[in-house]
Amino acid sequence: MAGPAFRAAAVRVRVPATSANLGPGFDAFGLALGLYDDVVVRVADSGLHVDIAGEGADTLARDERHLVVKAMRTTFDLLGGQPRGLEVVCANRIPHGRGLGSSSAAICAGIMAARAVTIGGPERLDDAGLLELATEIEGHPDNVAACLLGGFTVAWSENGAARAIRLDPNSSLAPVVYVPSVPVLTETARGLLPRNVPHVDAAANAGRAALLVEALTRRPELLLPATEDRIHQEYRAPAMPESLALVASLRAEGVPAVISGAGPTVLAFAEEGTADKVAHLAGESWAAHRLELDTAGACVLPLGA
Ligand SMILES: Nc1ncnc2c1ncn2[C@@H]1O[C@H](COP(=O)(O)OP(=O)(O)O)[C@@H](O)[C@H]1O
Ligand SMILES: N[C@@H](CCOP(=O)(O)O)C(=O)O
Repeated sequence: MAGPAFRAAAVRVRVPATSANLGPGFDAFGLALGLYDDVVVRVADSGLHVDIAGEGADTLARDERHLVVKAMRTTFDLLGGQPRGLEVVCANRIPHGRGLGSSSAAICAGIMAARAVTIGGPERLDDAGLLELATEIEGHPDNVAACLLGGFTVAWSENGAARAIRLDPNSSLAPVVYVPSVPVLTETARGLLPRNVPHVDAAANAGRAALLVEALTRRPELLLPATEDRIHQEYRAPAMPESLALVASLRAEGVPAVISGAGPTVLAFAEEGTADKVAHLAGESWAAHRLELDTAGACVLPLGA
């Protein structure tokens, strides 16, 4: 059987950074942030050419090991066949290995680009299938859900398939991230988690996670109690003691702060008027940034954009 046909025109995909867990919502909650990677893909006559600017330009492989390329290859197989050649141009702004969802962004970008350059791609791989595929590649659904849908997302697994809903985060939220200079790979931070957690801790997290839905959407004044976690952050302390110390000191000041994703970045929730002050609460070893909320999620853009 003949494989699929491909568009000659290039496509541009823009994918947001994401902060997962948000305290008690381990592997379930995600928040899309206004910091983006752009990937431009063009089907070529032969070969693979990868161009990288920004994050990872000095370290990432420019061949089949590149995560965007790997996600594209998996997607092309699913859609019926590979193109003869590929040109991939990446403008990376999301820091790697910091807990801001760079790997999920790369995976979502690859899948969306492969779908967009394949004629009939969106009919063969719908958005639900896209979330499932991205989750399968990433291994957990929280970042990819927020990356694809934007806003605040709740993800879960149903009969083995990833599902997610998107909620509107309260517009008064002003996320501040404190990014350390040294990365911790998600795989390393997941390796520190125990197989089982005490029932009392699971129960505490269930209550806080339910409260966090209300706090993030309607009542930000509840964010301090709502962001308490007992099932992943402390277990990860050996890999990121300074991050746990910063979370504790911000919380002691009344600022809702959590480990972003698997860390080591710390995420705090400020308000419009307090964001600058909150950003200065950490020492100079942290790169503190006030970020916007992303409400649109990953999108295919006109090439000029
Ligand atoms: N834009 C990208 N292009 C290619 N590979 C990427 C990209 N972003 C992330 N990666 C890969 O994912 C790794 C980081 O993933 P991970 O440990 O899950 O951290 P993060 O919290 O940033 O997602 C990088 O070391 C790199 O191998
Ligand atoms: N739920 C995951 C989230 C990982 O997010 P990342 O941005 O660090 O990749 C986990 O806590 O392991």
